[in-house]
Amino acid sequence: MTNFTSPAIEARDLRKQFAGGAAVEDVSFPVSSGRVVGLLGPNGAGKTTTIRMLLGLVAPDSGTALIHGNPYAELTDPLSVVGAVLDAGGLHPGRSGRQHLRVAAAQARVGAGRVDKVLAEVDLTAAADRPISGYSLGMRQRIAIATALLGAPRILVLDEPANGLDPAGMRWLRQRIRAFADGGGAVLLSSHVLSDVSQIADDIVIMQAGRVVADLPLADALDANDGDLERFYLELTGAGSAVR
Ligand SMILES: Nc1ncnc2c1ncn2[C@@H]1O[C@H](COP(=O)(O)OP(=O)(O)OP(=O)(O)O)[C@@H](O)[C@H]1O
Repeated sequence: MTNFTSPAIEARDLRKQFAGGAAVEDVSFPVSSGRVVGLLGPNGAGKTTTIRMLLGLVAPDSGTALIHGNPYAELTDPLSVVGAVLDAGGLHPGRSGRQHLRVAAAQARVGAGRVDKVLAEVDLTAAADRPISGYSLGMRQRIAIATALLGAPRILVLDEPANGLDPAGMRWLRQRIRAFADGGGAVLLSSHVLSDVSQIADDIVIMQAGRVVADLPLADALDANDGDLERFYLELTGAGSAVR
């Protein structure tokens, strides 16, 4: 049963160890409806592993990953609850954007009528019948986001959605994410680029070496650091030790 009194997303004491060591340790944070939470941290900090646990793609060694109070795997119609963009590289280049979305809609048992709606939502109607091989990176990101929106979810989970976007693409993404959250949606997005997140997020969760080292409203982080978020971030994550 979907429990709307629980946070839209909640990581509780998540831990995951790989052969190389602990990737995620004691990670807890909520994402509430109406909020955009930026999951920040240098390469290898554990952001993707955390996101994959929240989406039921990686089993935690301990802890719980909850969507409205339930593990993702127990959602009866997960694609109508959570839309995820993990990697915009997995698109079939020979298909058009519309064909890709039709296949995804059929797989997700979503009515084909949603395809035109999500194409319009990501401003890709005009390019919908061109092959994806001719799409720019920004257009591929839009198709990935459109795919995530097919089930009309109220939660979006976006892993590095800004990767490779130009300033216009970034502005578009910011506006879409803001509108989604202002409409009551919950958004978790990860990035290793502070400036990407600082222009979108309401709250920031900073990870370093598998652990959460800060979890606070963005405005509080700015107030406490004379507006110098970069200094705060680098102090917490260790300047110059970005890659593990
Ligand atoms: N399937 C896996 N097998 C072994 N080690 C893994 C696996 N997935 C992640 N790791 C390791 O876990 C750690 C955390 O990786 P993760 O991808 O979660 O970090 P990240 O913060 O998302 O980094 P990036 O910003 O580079 O994507 C890294 O040391 C990584 O090498």
